[in-house]
Amino acid sequence: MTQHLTLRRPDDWHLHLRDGAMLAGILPETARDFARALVMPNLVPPVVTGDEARAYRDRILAALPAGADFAPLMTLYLTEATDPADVIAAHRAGLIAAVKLYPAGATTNSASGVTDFDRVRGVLDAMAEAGVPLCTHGEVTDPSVDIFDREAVFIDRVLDPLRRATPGLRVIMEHITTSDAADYVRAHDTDLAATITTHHLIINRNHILAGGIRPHYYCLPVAKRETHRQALRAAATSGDARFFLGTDSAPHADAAKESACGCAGCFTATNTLPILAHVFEERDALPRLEGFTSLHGAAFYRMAPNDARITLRKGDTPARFPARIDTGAGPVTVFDPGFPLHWRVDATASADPSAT
Ligand SMILES: NC(=O)N[C@@H](CC(=O)O)C(=O)O
Ligand SMILES: [Zn+2]
Ligand SMILES: [Zn+2]
Repeated sequence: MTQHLTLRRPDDWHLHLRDGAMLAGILPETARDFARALVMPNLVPPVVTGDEARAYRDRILAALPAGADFAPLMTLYLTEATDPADVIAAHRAGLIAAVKLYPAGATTNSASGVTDFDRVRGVLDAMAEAGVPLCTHGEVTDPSVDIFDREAVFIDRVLDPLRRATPGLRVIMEHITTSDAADYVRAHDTDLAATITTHHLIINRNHILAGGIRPHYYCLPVAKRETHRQALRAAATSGDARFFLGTDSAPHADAAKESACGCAGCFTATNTLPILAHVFEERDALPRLEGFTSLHGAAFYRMAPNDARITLRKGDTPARFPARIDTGAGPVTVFDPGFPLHWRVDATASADPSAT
């Protein structure tokens, strides 16, 4: 018997769309299943000003397939030179939904990020007052800190002091990978939330390193040990509204991943919803999937949930997904969960709730 599940159309609260030929190649993968996505600003050069966010948004809209039901939500890349007035004006104008903090050097294209947190105090204070959320890439960059500890140390050394110094600042801990992060969110019930990626619910660090090095499982923050993956699964499927989906789908051309110095990022846009349905079903939590994909994030960002619906169907035979997406910037390998997926998004479902 086929099972099906109808959800409000999901949102992706952490997505990399890149630019140019890569953008054109991978945007349909997200626009097919998602109504909105919070688009990360780590282009080269980064999206720093309101004007740059507007221009990037226009390039995304121009790259959308005809008839797509998708809206990009823009972010600004916080630098030590960011002008608080520009941030607040861009937020008031509805141009940006959040500001992104990258510690300098923490991840892909983060060289313009923050080194001295005192230098962004004015921006953070203005954001707290205006209710502009701050998204954080939560890893310290201190080379003496072990890479598997960088998220937990970030919470102690950076995030907690920053939140204490800026009362009222609304913070999203992006792509959390540890039980420490999930516990920190649970311990602070206002103005704090976390996104969880698809791939961190599937892989632990063994998947990257045991039996050969798997560059397509390498991302930042790097996947941690199994106990942390279990903590993330528990948080994502708990129904707690402070946890929601941010895929961090981060395309790199295969040549840049399969290299002596491979780029960080897993590309999950193509099969995220079938993978999530599998995980939630495994944990007897399918009724909570819609909260994670379609309700909690919108509520935190103070936006209405989407009216349109999508239907997921579980078939007797595994669904087929492309192994890679060909783009004008080279092929991009789609994340392989390592097991067959029986769930698929029903392409024929009506987007109009009144028609069902
Ligand atoms: N997550 C990743 O491994 N990579 C992201 C950057 C990021 O989100 O840290 C990218 O832009 O490729
Ligand atoms: Zn990041
Ligand atoms: Zn990311």
